[in-house]
Order: sequence, then structure tokens, then C-alpha cells
Amino acid sequence: MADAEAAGQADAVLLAPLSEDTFLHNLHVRYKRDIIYTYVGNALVSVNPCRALPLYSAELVRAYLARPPYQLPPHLYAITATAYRWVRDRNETQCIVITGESGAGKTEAARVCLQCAAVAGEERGAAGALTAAGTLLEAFGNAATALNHNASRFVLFPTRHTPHSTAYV
Ligand SMILES: Nc1ncnc2c1ncn2[C@@H]1O[C@H](COP(=O)(O)OP(=O)(O)OP(=O)(O)O)[C@@H](O)[C@H]1O
Repeated sequence: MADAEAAGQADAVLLAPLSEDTFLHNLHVRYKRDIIYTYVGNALVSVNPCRALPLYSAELVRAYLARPPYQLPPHLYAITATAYRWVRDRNETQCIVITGESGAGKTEAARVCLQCAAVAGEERGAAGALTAAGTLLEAFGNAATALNHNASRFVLFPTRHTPHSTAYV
């Protein structure tokens, strides 16, 4: 229980009182424990850790795919798994909107979402191919700026088509 409290509130909507101060304090508490994802209702806030954290694996993708939303801690996998289920089960096109200032981690977040979708679709080698394609595009289209040593200087509009004939962006 004390541990859960020390980890902050997983969904900022449940903060009492909810204010800018308590919201930022909650993100800070979680960030100090390497918990970079926090829900705000059905949106996800991600804080750039600026270092590699052991938060990503195919096993974890499968765990998020196997559970309903909100049963596991906030994660990009939960967002992507929910979108994937809507594509698979309801044949509805889904769009994941990722926004933030330069260097916030949008490109990394998009990569995580696409890798999750590749694992979800059981496409062998797709996750690796996506990473390789991203690295190649970034070699031509990225540059260092004051805010980000690897800033995207081009527009990337990844669209993933599934056997269900819907696009996954
Ligand atoms: N989840 C993460 N884990 C570890 N490092 C990260 C993560 N997200 C971002 N970073 C680090 O921050 C850097 C900047 O992230 P990224 O390029 O994704 O930002 P961006 O929002 O796409 O920036 P820009 O709009 O300038 O292109 C990355 O090169 C990486 O070093």
C-alpha cells in the first residue's frame, strides 16, 4: 500500500485536489521512480527519461494484449493494444495522436507504438524492419537542434494496414 502511494497516482484524474501543482508533482514523484507513463483518463502522458529504461519487450506487449485496459500500469502498449483491439474486433480505423515539444519523445513513442502493433499482428521480423526503416529515414531527415540532438526535420506519417483492411496510424 505504502509502495503504491510512493509511486504516485497512475491516473491523474484521480488526484485530489487536481491542480497544475498536484499534477506536476505526481509526474515528478513517478519520474523519480522511473515510472514515465501516467494516464489522464484515456490519454497517456509520457515523460522523456533521456536514458534507456527496461520498459519494452514482446512479452510485455503480449501481457497488455491479453488484459483489458487499465488492468496493468499506464503504458504506450496499453494505448496501442486498445487501438489494435478496435481494429481487429470492430474493423474500425484507429489513430494514435502523439504531441509534445521538440525532444519530448514523440518519435520514440511512435516507434514503440509501431513495434507493439507489429508484435500484436504477429508479423515476424516486422518490429525489426520498422526500427531499421526508422533509422534509415532519420539518417537522411534528422539534425541536431538546441532542443534535441536527433530532431526530426521531416514529416513522418506511418500508416499500418492490417489484414482487416483498416489503417493503423
Ligand atoms: N521513452 C524513451 N526512452 C528513452 N529515451 C527516450 C525516450 N523518448 C525519448 N528519448 C530520448 O530523447 C531523444 C529525443 O526524443 P525524440 O527524438 O523522440 O523527440 P521528438 O519529440 O520526436 O523530437 P523532435 O520533435 O525534435 O523530432 C531521443 O533521441 C532519445 O535519446
